[in-house]
Amino acid sequence: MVRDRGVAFLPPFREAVLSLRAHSAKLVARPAGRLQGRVCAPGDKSISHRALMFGALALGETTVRGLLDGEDVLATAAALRALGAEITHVRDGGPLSGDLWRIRGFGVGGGREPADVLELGNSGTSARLLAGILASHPFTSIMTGDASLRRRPMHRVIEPLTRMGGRFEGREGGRLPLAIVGTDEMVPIEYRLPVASAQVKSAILLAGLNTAGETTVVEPEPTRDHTERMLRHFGAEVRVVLAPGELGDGGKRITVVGWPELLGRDIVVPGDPSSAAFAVVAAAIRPGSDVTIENVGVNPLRAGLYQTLRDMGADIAFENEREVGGEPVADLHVKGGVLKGVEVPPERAPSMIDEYPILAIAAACAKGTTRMQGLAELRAKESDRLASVSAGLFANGVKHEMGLADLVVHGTGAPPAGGGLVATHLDHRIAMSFLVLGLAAREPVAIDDGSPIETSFPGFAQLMNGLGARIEAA
Ligand SMILES: O=C(O)C1=C[C@@H](OP(=O)(O)O)[C@@H](O)[C@H](O)C1
Ligand SMILES: C=C(OP(=O)(O)O)C(=O)O
Repeated sequence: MVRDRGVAFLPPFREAVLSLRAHSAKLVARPAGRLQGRVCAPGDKSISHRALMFGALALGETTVRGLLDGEDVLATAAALRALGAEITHVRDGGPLSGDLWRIRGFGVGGGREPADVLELGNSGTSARLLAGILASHPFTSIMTGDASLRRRPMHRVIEPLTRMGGRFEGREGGRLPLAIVGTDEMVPIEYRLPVASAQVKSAILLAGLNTAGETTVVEPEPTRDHTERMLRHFGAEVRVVLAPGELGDGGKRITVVGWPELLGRDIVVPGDPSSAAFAVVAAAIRPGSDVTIENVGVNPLRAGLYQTLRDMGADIAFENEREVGGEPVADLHVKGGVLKGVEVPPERAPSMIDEYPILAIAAACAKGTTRMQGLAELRAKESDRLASVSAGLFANGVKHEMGLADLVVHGTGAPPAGGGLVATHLDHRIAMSFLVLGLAAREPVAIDDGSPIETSFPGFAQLMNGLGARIEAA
């Protein structure tokens, strides 16, 4: 399959695109023995987007170390440059946490009209969060993206941002390309999230920054709270009230006070638990493996997969627990063994929403049945992840059933057959998940297109091969 990347002609992407062209897109993972070693997870994608955005909305200089150097985050950087932020990447290979990034912000409400269409590649987080920034600036802008992003629903941010005063003109269902006619006279709202989505919550809070008064998001189910944590770090007043009676367990009211003076800060981005998940599952399903992934964010609102893997009997220790940049971090020490099937509680979904594809691989290698429910949101990701996972499992001889919002995988405890070719549909998590299956299956597993991996995990194959995997161009 040839990717419609939609990014090739834009200078900020040239480097990433050229590096992709160096590889054949089709990859294969061959059965591997036990995995061993110590590696570092790449920077957290969610936190990296936010570090750039808040740095752009702050006055003065923000420095960031540990930023994810993946295409999605580069798309955010390019869009913020187009709005007037100065963002520079100093390739000094900092000893502890990677290169330095410097951001000179334009301040809340201080962005300028972009001269061209904002090209956001494959990145839903860029599109949803930037919608909040753009709608609260008094100019017109247009966002577009690759074929995957152009299919994804934007109505979820358009609806609340329209209530605040923004205007939007998109394709059917509010899909990209999307024109945004913004205003600096937004009205504050109180908005109850109809879907558990940190992107929608963040878009509203970002718009609330350039809005007089108090903007409140009511969140019935807790979702990742990086926006709230980082907004406070930059000096905004953010109030979070737990409201269990009104909203069910974990419900919250989150209020941001408009027109704060955000000031440049120093940020260290921890490793991404959603990326670490691939190495963790690969080690957990290869008996005899002993792998440590250093510096992984273990914010409880992101750590649902690790709880689930432990329920399945995985031996995962959180070592050297500490705080990095206001987020809890640990080194994950994983020993391989035989997992067992479990029921995954549906209320755990928001804390592991991006991890279901790799959990399905763990389930395929486990002994017994794993039931995953409450997965409707998986259909709105880079691909319809329920359908992509089901097709991939089918191609590799794994018995399973898919419902509208659930997936039941029957593992036998023996290695799955493998031998399939998996369609990745521009979805990095599908690509990486099925490569992990190939390490544990009887026959190699191929994927049609490895290039989407660059969106969130540059260097994935090298890192996994360093642990003993056998991933190569097909
Ligand atoms: O806020 C974020 O950074 C993200 C939130 C989640 O999306 P939703 O808000 O759509 O659940 C997640 O799937 C995505 O990878 C990143
Ligand atoms: C859903 C994801 O990202 P985004 O929504 O930013 O495209 C993901 O990384 O799995």
